[in-house]
Amino acid sequence: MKRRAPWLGLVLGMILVQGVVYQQFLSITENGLRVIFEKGMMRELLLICVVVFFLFTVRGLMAYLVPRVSVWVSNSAIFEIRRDLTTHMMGLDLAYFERTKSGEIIQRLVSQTQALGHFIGLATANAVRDLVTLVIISGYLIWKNPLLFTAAILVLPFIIWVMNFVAAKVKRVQGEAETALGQYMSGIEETVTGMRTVKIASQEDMEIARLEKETARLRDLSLRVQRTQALVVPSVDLSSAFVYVLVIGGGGYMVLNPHFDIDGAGIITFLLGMVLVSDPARMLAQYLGIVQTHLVLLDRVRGLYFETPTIVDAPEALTEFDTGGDIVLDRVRFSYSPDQPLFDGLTMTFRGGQVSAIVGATGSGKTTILSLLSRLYDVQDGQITIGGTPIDRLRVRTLRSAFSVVAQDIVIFNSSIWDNIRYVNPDATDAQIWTAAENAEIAELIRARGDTPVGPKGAQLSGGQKQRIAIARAFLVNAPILLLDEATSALDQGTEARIKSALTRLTKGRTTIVVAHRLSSIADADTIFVLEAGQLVEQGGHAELLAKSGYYAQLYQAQKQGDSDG
Ligand SMILES: Nc1ncnc2c1ncn2[C@@H]1O[C@H](COP(=O)(O)OP(=O)(O)OP(=O)(O)O)[C@@H](O)[C@H]1O
Repeated sequence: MKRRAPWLGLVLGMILVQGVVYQQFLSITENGLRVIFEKGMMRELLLICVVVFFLFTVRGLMAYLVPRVSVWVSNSAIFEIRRDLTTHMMGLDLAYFERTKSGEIIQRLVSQTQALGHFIGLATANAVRDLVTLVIISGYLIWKNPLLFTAAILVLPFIIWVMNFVAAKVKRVQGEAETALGQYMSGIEETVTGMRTVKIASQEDMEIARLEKETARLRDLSLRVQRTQALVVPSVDLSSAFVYVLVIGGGGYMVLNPHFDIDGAGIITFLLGMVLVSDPARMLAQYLGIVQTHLVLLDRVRGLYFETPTIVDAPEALTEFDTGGDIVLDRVRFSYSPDQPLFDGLTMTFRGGQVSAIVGATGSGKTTILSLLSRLYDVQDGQITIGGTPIDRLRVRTLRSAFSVVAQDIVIFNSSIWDNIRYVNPDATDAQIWTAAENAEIAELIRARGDTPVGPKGAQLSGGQKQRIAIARAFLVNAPILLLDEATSALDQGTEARIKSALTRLTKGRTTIVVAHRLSSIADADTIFVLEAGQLVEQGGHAELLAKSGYYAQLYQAQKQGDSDG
């Protein structure tokens, strides 16, 4: 509202004109009635008709212009809220997205923003118009007949009481309804994206029942909101009836009684005035009802603004560092939640320019180490340095651009394979993209599929094809540090062997950290780190670790046994 103040001021000005037009209409009508009652001049009556027509033309023009400006204010407000929210959201920590349902975020950006924008521009402009009409006409009526007006507004305290009662109730139920809508949206998203699992497990009925339950809850809640809001209009209507009876009865008495200086024309105009204010009064009452609903929305949308990222650039953050140096974890303490500690003083060194591998049972923390290196999460104690520079002293962008990553959970967008590869480096030339695609053995598929989108989340691709896209991305980024998290696990042995030779070329001279379950695939790493439940239990070369006959040797033997059994 503050940003659009001049435009809102213009709207207000036009609204004032509308209010004045109404007041003038009343005053001229009163004169007109007198001309009729007192058999005045025909010419005077004609003039009055022309002026009334003119007044309504002015009002019509304003009625056209006010919504035009306010709809524009509305839409630009929606645009700005969405733009600011998106920018803010992009800066939030990964952890925020892991604990927030996507439905809630979608709801904030889509429906709540829309409703707020509409409220700021349109609803508020209308409310101001109603208020202005109410004030001007009431002022005029008070000036004409204070006694009658005071009698007429006797019911006001009752109306205010109803409004407060309804508003409090609406706000409560609306809050519940918004939460329920967010849950419903998340539910739909989960069902749709998990459709493969739903179908294989034949859980369609369960999903239908689950979504139906949430829809029913939404229905009940919106009925409750409506039920409460519905009280407003009838209460105002009833009060208006009371007012009319008072004006006709009391006003009539005043005309008949010679003590009062008021004639029939005065009473008719007074009544007309009361009719003119009754609509704005009713709309204003409705507006007060929806103010509460929108305050709830405002709370929700602002809630996203109040989320502050913790992983941000330090003051005077560095934009350069020795990307080829050793990567050192020094007494790192980290846990995703306080009740489940993961690393408690983990210390390890990945030698610059060498290939290191991390192995260990599932859940031992291998992926988490890679996430900590690129500051997807911050360590809770201890520190991580690269080439001697603590990573939290670097600009987050500088740090992250030092990594080429093939992650375990590969994110594929619903565009062509080509665009999916280019995503990580939009400035890359066609030749660079082809080279990356050839190295990752995905070029054939690009030729076969052309520009066809690969489906939401790459649903029309096999696991191995997605993995090859991810590897092509790593080739294209070409950053000094390479993180490979189960990069080749979904490939057949022939393809894996071909990609491995390309990957070996890629790792030349770069610090590389590989996470793999298949121990045979990391046997040639310079150093192998063996993790067990967040603790480093062994480290060394493959032969050295085998000779130790420890945990690694056991794992290796078990896998070899499994392979030969298979
Ligand atoms: N985003 C997260 N929020 C909360 N807990 C998490 C999160 N990611 C992982 N964890 C937990 O942290 C522990 C380590 O997970 P991590 O993914 O690092 O293991 P991993 O060794 O890479 O396992 P895998 O071999 O199965 O990939 C696990 O117990 C896991 O449940």
